[in-house]
Amino acid sequence: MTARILDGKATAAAIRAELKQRVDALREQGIVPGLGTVLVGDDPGSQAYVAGKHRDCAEVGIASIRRDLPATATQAEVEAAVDELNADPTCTGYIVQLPLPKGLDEQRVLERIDPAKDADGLHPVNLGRLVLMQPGVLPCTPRGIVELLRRYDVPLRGADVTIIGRGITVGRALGLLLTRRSENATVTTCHTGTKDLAAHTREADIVVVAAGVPGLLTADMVKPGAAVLDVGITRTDEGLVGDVHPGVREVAGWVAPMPGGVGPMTRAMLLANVVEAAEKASA
Ligand SMILES: Nc1nc(=O)c2c([nH]1)NC[C@@H]1CN(c3ccc(C(=O)N[C@@H](CCC(=O)O)C(=O)O)cc3)C=[N+]21
Repeated sequence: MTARILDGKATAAAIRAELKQRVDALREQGIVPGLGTVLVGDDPGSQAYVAGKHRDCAEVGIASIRRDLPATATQAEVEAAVDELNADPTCTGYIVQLPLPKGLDEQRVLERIDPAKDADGLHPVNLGRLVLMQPGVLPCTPRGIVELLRRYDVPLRGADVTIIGRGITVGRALGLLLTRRSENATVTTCHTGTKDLAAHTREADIVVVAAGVPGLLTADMVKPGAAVLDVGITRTDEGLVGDVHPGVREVAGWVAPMPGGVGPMTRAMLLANVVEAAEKASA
């Protein structure tokens, strides 16, 4: 048996089509959602991601606002770009592309974002709301993972979920999201200090791998029939590789591959956050 594919690319396209209808409805009220991006430096990966986000916006009818700063930009210059987008009424939501070049204080920049315009859901106020289980903007990758599982009817309530990685944008935020009453999963978060990783992954109904270690999750670590979602992206000379070894497909019941799984869902949820911010601002 080989795993069924959790097709994030096709699912994200369907979500964009749904969002386009909501954007059209807003436009009829005279409201145009606008996504802003702050990109600092010339990392090719970051440039490609930001370009992709603006392409997505064009498809859905969201206006784009770009602030591109050189790698030499100072903390004050980056913060000035943030202040501008906070004040710009055409910008309903925006992101600061991470990571910022060395020497810039990322946390101070993120804290300066207006929480109501935080399209990434990474502002401490929105992360705090997630901790408190209050409504707020949700981080894009965890939201995309839940949406992908829902649309494929992968059971989540009561499921045992093992997450590998405790990064704020994926692992830590996902654990908080999945343990809310509305999701009701039981979560184990593994990290570099975990004694026996395989012991935790083998018990799981769902394994989410966001460690950034190519091929980390191998077939022997997966319970037959489990859902496995690959969130790892490592650039190598042979191209992009995920954290899930190809052999896992022979054991798992479901696989969200890299590419074509969680990445496109992350982008779609960014659009959803921007549309929802515009809907809230108009209500
Ligand atoms: N403020 C901020 N917000 C982010 O959401 C953010 C960020 N900074 N910094 C970098 C990471 C990374 N990230 C990805 C999103 C989509 C794909 C994606 O769509 N990947 C494609 C393949 C991409 C390719 O081919 O290059 C896929 O998996 O199919 C990948 C990576 C968002 N990030």
